[in-house]
Amino acid sequence: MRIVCLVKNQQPLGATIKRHEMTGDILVARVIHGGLAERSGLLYAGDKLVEVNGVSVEGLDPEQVIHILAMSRGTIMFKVVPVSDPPVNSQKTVYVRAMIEYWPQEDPTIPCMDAGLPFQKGDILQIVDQNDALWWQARKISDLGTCAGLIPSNQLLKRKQREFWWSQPYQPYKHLRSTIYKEEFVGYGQKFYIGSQLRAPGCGASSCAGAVGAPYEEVVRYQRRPTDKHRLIVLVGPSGVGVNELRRQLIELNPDRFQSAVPHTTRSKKSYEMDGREYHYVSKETFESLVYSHRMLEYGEYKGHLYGTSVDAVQAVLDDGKICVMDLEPQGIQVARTQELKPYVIFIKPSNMSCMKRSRKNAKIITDYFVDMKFKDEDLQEMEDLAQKMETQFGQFFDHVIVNDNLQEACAQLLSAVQKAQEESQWVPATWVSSDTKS
Ligand SMILES: Nc1ncnc2c1ncn2[C@@H]1O[C@H](COP(=O)(O)OP(=O)(O)OP(=O)(O)O)[C@@H](O)[C@H]1O
Repeated sequence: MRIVCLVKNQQPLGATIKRHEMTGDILVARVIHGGLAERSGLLYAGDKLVEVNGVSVEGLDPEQVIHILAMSRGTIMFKVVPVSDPPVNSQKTVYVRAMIEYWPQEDPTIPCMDAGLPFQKGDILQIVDQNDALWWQARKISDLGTCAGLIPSNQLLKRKQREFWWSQPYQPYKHLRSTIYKEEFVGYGQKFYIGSQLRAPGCGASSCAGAVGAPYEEVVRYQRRPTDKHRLIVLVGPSGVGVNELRRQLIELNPDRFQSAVPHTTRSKKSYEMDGREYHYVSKETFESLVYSHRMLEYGEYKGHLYGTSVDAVQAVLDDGKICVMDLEPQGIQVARTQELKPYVIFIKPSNMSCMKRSRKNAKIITDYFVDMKFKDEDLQEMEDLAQKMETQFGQFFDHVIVNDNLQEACAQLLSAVQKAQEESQWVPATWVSSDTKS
């Protein structure tokens, strides 16, 4: 028998209890990392509770024991029969990016709701205990000083995801960005754009909405060394928000440092064009083989011709020691997320309606049919709705978010974010980094 005295001091004890199904004994179910019980080093999962403040717990329900504890102030005395083999946590701490959101209050299956850790898509979590196959203990890296909370394990979430997925009616794939594939054409001293519908690259079952993906992605800190290639900068945003404008302005600031990749096309070369400057001109067969071998980051069709940006074209910019900046459909992010490109994804977001009405008063949009059309309220509303959908569906992939209200400010923020992405250490998927480049 062991006597344990803990001073509660307005903080939770940091332990959960359960009743043994066969014997009816009240046992310590788990001890939460960083909580009072764990810091005392005197209570372990599996310890049998005999008395609390002199009151025997024999025959009591766990709820009744909790009630006694809740009523207690100051020092609490436990009489326990120690577990014969206290668990040793020999696991190393793992960091993951949450690819889903989790709200313990909405999960009736969590063993202890108060001990749950809520998190959002994209949050980086420090997992400190994976002893239980179903419920892990974790902290948010933004809040490492607090005690850990319970999160569903990978295995449990995958099971839940599969059950949820199978219970959903089939939903055909929908485009979020009703955008056009843009071809920048310079002629007669005037710049204009030609548009075409973009098809989603590699939209097989695995990349489409609704498919079951890993709920957590293991991440590590990555510090780019001066000799390493630059990270690809990917800009994502709803159609018309200003992705192209910002990319153009960034490149204009320093064309020796920032560059776009030269796209491929199956259309024939015009007299004033040069292969490899405006486009790489290739046959339909070559283009399709690039698509089938997953070497196209994005592609689309316009007036019977294919246009797209290849991994190799991006690599060529990076090999040249420059920073490649490209815009992508959010569905294309997964294709770009490779060790070779290490993309840093920046989401360009519209501000609220009244600000957008003011800032876009003189701006022009390009649609499939019209060039230079003013933004209507419906366009701005659609942009806001799309931005929301993108954040909900793809927010876990965004490394940085910029609200594009004032163009100059947004451009300055973009420049600073791009510099940080290249020069400061960042969380990236563990699979992108060999152990010698972890920071
Ligand atoms: N902050 C801003 N303030 C005012 N006008 C802006 C701002 N950002 C972009 N614009 C203007 O809005 C219009 C649309 O921008 P842009 O072409 O970059 O959109 P986009 O996000 O690339 O969408 P799409 O691919 O559908 O063209 C352009 O005329 C651009 O100059």
